[in-house]
Amino acid sequence: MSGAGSEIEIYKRMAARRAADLVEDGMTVGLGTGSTAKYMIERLGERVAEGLRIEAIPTSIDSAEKAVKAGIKLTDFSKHRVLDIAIDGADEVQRGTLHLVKGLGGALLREKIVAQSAKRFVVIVDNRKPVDHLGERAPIPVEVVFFGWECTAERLMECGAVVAKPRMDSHGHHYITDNGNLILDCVFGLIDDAEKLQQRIGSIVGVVEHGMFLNMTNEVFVAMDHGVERWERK
Ligand SMILES: O=C(CO)[C@H](O)[C@H](O)COP(=O)(O)O
Repeated sequence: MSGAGSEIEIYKRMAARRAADLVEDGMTVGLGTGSTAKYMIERLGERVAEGLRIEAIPTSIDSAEKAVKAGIKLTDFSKHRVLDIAIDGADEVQRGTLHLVKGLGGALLREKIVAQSAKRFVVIVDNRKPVDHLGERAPIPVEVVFFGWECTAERLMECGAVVAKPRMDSHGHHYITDNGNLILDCVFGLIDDAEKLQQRIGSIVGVVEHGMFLNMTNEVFVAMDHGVERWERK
């Protein structure tokens, strides 16, 4: 199967709808980015059409457009410093810790700002995303400023990356984030000490943010063949 009816798409939709149904009247909601978050935005749009009143902060221009199309009222951090809930997808979820890798969709910086501003950060994934070690199925995306990116890539290699290459778009140009920066997709192999790695990456001049989300997730909805499991951080 392929397209919207494929098994994976059904799983994404199942997880997304479960999380969207946590949202209550009057809440401010962080809207994630990606093909799973899309279903959450759709479901919230259905609920808004039924009378749910919410205000939302999107994590990307793409999600803002989807939210407006779905009839969801947008707001911003000038009006709300704290969100009641944020719901987002992920590229990896580490079993037990619920540490994440995010950013294959390019929105990691805004996603992290929104996640850290939320009282409750809920992650929605299909059964391909759980891992034992970060770095198992995805590179670590690192958002960097354009100036001197070649030097920043070398510093990332000194931190243990075996690959630190700029993401390209479908036209063969550098992929540019909504914030006007580049993404370096970094392969570190299986990551044993994510806390230490995050400290080292965070200290590199030129790095804006990285895609490891450590100690941020409150719960995860994982869709699989027997239904949707709800995991809480231990
Ligand atoms: O971090 C992200 C975007 O920056 C996405 O949440 C992540 O890439 C998962 O996307 P998808 O649900 O399409 O697999």
